[in-house]
Amino acid sequence: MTNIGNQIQFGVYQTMPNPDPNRLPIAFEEWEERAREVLEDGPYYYVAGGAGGENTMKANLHAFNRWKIVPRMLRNVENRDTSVELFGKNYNFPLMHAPIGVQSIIHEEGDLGSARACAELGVPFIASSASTVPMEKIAEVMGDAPRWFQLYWSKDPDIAASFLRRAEASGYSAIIVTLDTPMMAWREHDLRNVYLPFLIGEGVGNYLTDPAFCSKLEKSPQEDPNAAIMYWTQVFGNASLTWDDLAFLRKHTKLPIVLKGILHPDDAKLAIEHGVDGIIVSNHGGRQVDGAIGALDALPLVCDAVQGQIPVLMDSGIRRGSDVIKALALGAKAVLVGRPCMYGLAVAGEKGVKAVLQNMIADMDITMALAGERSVNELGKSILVNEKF
Ligand SMILES: Cc1cc2nc3c(=O)[nH]c(=O)nc-3n(C[C@H](O)[C@H](O)[C@H](O)COP(=O)(O)O)c2cc1C
Ligand SMILES: O=C(O)C(=O)c1ccccc1
Repeated sequence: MTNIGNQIQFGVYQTMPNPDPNRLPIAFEEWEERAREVLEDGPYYYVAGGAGGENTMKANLHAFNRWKIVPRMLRNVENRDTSVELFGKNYNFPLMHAPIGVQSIIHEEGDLGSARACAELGVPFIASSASTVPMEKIAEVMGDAPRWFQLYWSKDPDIAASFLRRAEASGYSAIIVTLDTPMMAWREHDLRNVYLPFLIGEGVGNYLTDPAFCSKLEKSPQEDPNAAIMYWTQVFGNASLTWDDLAFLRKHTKLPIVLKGILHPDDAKLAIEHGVDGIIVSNHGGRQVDGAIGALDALPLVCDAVQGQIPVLMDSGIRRGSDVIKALALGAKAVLVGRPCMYGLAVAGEKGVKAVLQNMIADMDITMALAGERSVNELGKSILVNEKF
């Protein structure tokens, strides 16, 4: 067991009295501010914005604020354990890189920069269906490092099956099926900025290289890129799916299937009935249903329904170490980090993503210790109280 938090913290102080004048930000707020400076309006608001009036985006952060940690003392926290087991594999930290599409709009290193940063840290990278470079290229730069694939379940079953086949063949070890985005939400910033990255060829790398997708086109994507993108807009999502359709996924992959975007306890029960391997409590960072429940508010209700039968992960609002601790204490086995990684990518590419994740891990480890806890697997509600407003 290594106490990673203290190592990273001392690593910073050891640069005294001559700290690097170009050192990267530490606080989430400063990363976001710096990202705002380097990005144009279109890409910045695509990342930072949410659906409608952004009430759910606010609810996500508010929910974290309402829960308060009540630290315990004199509990020997000298040696700590941050590792978790998920779907039969061990991971060093209860943290994953959330699936994020169109990373090429944020930095030229795009998906590959993020994937490399994750590989260096052993943080699983969840490659989005909407990556700009194909999943095989991402796999190539990651070597043996852990990676999962996020499926946008296409209207065309041949494309969905082909994506599953390709993910399995290129070493992804779980399939994250995102259920909350069969279509893009009403996003007011993007409408005002008239900004939709796919229409300029970003985020369609998996599709344009896919044999099933290309077989449906009259001309190849090289010959007629516009027709290929127009076809993408028709087949990207599938609003007609029902619970019974999950059998299709089970038939086409041996990998663990994890449903992302669960908020209702009854849906968590349906997920278990349909034999999935895990769920992710998420409202997509407030980017889909404006007015939806804050993800952290949904988490304990979902965990009550699941009763430990399958692992529950969560995302939407994780900004610093104490957020990770709160989510784990409320029943999440691990969390996904979304926008913070994107601000790191915007500011400093691979180095930025690595710094954001490393700092969050350090902050999490130190906060756990100071709360009187030794293992991420032993966190529970006994160290939390909820402020009622
Ligand atoms: C720019 C952007 C693109 C995203 N693209 C995807 C995607 O392709 N697939 C997916 O499942 N979720 C996607 N998400 C949602 C994230 O996986 C995650 O649920 C969300 O970022 C969590 O909220 P937070 O970033 O506020 O913590 C995206 C989020 C952002 C900000
Ligand atoms: O923008 C998003 O939130 C998202 O999930 C998405 C959907 C399709 C392509 C790229 C990103």
